[in-house]
Amino acid sequence: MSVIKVFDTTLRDGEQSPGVNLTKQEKLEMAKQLERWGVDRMEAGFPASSKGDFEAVKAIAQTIQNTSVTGLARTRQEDIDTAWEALKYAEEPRIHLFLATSPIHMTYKLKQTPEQVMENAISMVRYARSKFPQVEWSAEDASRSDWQFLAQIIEHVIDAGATVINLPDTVGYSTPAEYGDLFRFIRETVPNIGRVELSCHCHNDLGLAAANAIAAVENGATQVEGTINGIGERAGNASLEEVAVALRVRSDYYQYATNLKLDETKQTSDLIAKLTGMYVQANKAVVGRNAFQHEAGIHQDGVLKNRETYEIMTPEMVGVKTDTLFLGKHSGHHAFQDRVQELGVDLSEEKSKEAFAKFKQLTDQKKEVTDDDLYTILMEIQTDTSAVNTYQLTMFQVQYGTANIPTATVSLTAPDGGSLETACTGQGSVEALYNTLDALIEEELHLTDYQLSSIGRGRDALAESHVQLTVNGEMTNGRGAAQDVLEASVNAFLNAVNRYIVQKTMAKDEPAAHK
Ligand SMILES: CC(=O)SCCNC(=O)CCNC(=O)[C@H](O)C(C)(C)COP(=O)(O)OP(=O)(O)OC[C@H]1O[C@@H](n2cnc3c(N)ncnc32)[C@H](O)[C@@H]1OP(=O)(O)O
Ligand SMILES: CC(C)C(=O)C(=O)O
Repeated sequence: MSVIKVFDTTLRDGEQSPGVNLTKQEKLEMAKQLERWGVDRMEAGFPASSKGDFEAVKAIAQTIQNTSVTGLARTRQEDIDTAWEALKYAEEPRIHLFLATSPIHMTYKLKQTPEQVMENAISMVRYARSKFPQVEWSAEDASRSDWQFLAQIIEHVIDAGATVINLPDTVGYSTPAEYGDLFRFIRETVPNIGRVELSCHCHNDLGLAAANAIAAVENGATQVEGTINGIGERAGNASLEEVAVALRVRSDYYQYATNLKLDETKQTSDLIAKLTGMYVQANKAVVGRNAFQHEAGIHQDGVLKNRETYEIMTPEMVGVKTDTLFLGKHSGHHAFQDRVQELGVDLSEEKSKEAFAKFKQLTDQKKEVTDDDLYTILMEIQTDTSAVNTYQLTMFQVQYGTANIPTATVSLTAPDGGSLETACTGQGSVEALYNTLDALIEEELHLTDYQLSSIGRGRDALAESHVQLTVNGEMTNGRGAAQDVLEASVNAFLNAVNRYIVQKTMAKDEPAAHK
């Protein structure tokens, strides 16, 4: 059995999902979960792209011990220098350089000849190698590149010091047979290819990303790149959980394994969904709510007689819990701590006390506190914004009836400690509330997305709201949970504004290491 390295890019390509914008603290939390999941490499961000991403990559490089941390960079000296400033703290500093090699990208985007691209790739890989012990080079849009040119540039880039070569299917255009052929061709044509690891990076525009990744592995790829839940640019990346579980379940056919701790898969999937508001569809392979449910009578009959009639893997294998302790009004510290630990959330003593108090409060409103409820509490506490002065809700009230105009009154405490109060109308209750918040908050706000969902089932389920706003032209997201949908909606709106304020304040306070 050969072990295939898993390169997770949830925090870089995954964060390129439209509407996703994680804070440093959220990225760090996710990085710790990725480490627990057992990914071999994690791409923590693109340090030169913004001060916020620089600080997040640096914090992850300083914290993560058991996974190699990397960051993306263009083949530009300033990008490489910035990446080094963030990644030099990592156990084994690693950089991921990319440069497009397809005719369409070279001609129209880079406006460079193939010769210029070759020279740029070679000189920047050499420069990166003078700093980093591990240098991955990606031929962006490899699957639409000329194979002979690709083979030549790869040979030179290896001579310049690259340690990993990646052949991305950047626009998700390839098919499994064709992508597999590309890997075989490169393995057979490039004379020095044996000196490096060979990686695949697949996008899901045609729904073929996981299949393409496995085809690459069958044809010589030793590393698979992807994200949890398949999030990423456009239709996303290969879902790492799908690739890893396919290799495990079909180990009778494939002779490849990964180092992933598959029973951490569901936690990893849930955490990114909570942090980004990108929930997976119910029928998503491996991590969807329906992945282990049987609806039809004939299926249920079969499962009752022998689970394997309709189940090719167990829920336990991927960490879907079926027999957890009931958490409710009568639960104490021990059961609570035990479940927090199982959920993999690391809380300081102070935050743990705060979480327990919130848990107890919730048990007054709900009979059973589910893992989803608990996650919501823990994430609110873990990523809380109280270190900086922000807007705090004092009270709100909504008048709604089918015969009158919805009107909301809201009182807030402003970041400077002052009290604010006003009332506005809207087409509905949420709009009235949001118009009122907009009138009270000083920043220039535009609501671009609003989602409301129920956490868990039953009449006492919590409501969770996700919003996306632009604040002074910059995109930010917020989430909020409460028993009541209007309160959840207000919390999400304020959370988005406060996340913006916190990010701005922290960026001002942090030393200017990023250029
Ligand atoms: C396939 C991928 O997913 S690649 C990763 C994509 N991720 C991102 O772009 C997210 C982060 N990006 C950003 O924040 C910004 O694009 C930045 C900070 C990197 C650059 O911003 P800007 O300087 O304003 O440039 P902008 O994004 O408009 O254009 C990109 C420039 O980089 C050049 N470029 C693109 N790829 C590369 C590369 N691999 N190496 C060198 N230059 C490159 C483009 O040709 C263009 O150059 P030009 O300004 O001379 O025409
Ligand atoms: C930077 C590269 C690997 C990329 O994300 C792509 O080509 O899709």
